[in-house]
Amino acid sequence: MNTSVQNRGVAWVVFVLVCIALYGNSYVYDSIGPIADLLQQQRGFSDTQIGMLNAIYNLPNIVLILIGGVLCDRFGAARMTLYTAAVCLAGAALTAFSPNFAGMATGRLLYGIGAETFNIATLAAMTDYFTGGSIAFAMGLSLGIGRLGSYSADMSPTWFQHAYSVGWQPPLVIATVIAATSLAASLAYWLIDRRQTHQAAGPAPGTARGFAFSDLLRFGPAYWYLVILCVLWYAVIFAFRSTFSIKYFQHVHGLDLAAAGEINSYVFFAAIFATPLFGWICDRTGRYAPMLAFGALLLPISIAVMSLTHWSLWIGTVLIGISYSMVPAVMWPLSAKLVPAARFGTAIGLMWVIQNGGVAAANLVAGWLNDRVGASALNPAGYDPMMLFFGICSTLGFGCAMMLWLTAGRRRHEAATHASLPA
Ligand SMILES: NCCCC[C@H](N)C(=O)NCC(=O)O
Repeated sequence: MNTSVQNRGVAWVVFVLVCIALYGNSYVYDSIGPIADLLQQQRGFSDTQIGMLNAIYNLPNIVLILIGGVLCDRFGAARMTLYTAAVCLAGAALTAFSPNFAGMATGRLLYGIGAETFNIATLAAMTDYFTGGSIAFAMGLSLGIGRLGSYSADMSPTWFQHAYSVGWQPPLVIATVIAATSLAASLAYWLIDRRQTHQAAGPAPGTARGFAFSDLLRFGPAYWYLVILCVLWYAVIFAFRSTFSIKYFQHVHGLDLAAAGEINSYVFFAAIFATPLFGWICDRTGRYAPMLAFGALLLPISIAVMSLTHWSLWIGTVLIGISYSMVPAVMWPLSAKLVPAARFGTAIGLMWVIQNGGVAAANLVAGWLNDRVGASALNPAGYDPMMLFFGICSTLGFGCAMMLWLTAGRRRHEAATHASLPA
């Protein structure tokens, strides 16, 4: 859909629908963490299997997300949002109603195939309907609404206490109903977009510049620092916060399921408001690299605080919450500034290919480390290797953010003769 021809009201209706769809998608993504302990108790799943249920989301996307980006260009954001939301619903239902691990894993695989391309399609929807001054705000706000979905999933043991007292399955059925809502919102968005496209006669999907492998080799060093930071930082955030943190809080810090889910949820809750706020500040000040380095630094600090001290869990939670809000708020607008606009889709696709590989590996390595040492409520020290692993990854990620910052002066100098680049 071409933005220049529609009224702001339609843009905001589309924004609300896309946000509802994003909310549901994030809820389903984070629906495994709160039932991890129940899966172990009631179905005898190992930590490796639980890690696999999230890792398998990422595995197909190590390849497919590049194709997904190309398909979004080819068929348009609205159609791809609708198609992928339908795939996600099928995956969520299969996960909830499967009698065994293989079926559940297949459901998560299907969900993963749909969800990452869905995320690119929703980003593309924002760029379709919001140009110029409001794009960063719209993107930050939509990321924030996605975090609301994650927050709701973490709060679900409190909100849907009865479902959790029955067992592992009812929470996943609730996730399936929410995925159906996401599909309904995607359908409404597609219908509106189709009408707008007919009225505006904007550029037809499929006219976008084609994908060329040589594009991948032309990104500068700053882009690659950002890619490595993206991989390491998201690997820790997703493997820890979305897979193992609730169980870790239960077993190491002695919280019950509801309290562990609640404290985890505040990270997402803070991000709902803080992500658009940090994006706004970043836009105003233009201090991308220092903000990114600061946000990246808070992650290893929070891991160290949680694993090496007896300080309140709130301290680690607040630190990780700031990191979780600040890094994405800066990373996506910064990536748009580091690569030419015509190759932005390719750049994000490539970043997410590598990110998905890193997140899958981190989930598997963390689960394997826990199983190998027999981490449990009776052996809380068994979680130490996992936390050391997360500490190392997040520290290396911070190193990349520092490299980005340290080379910012050179980029500024080069930018003086070419286009404007951020500090
Ligand atoms: N909904 C959770 C998975 C999203 C993964 C996606 N590749 C991504 O990085 N999105 C940006 C973000 O900050 O969530």
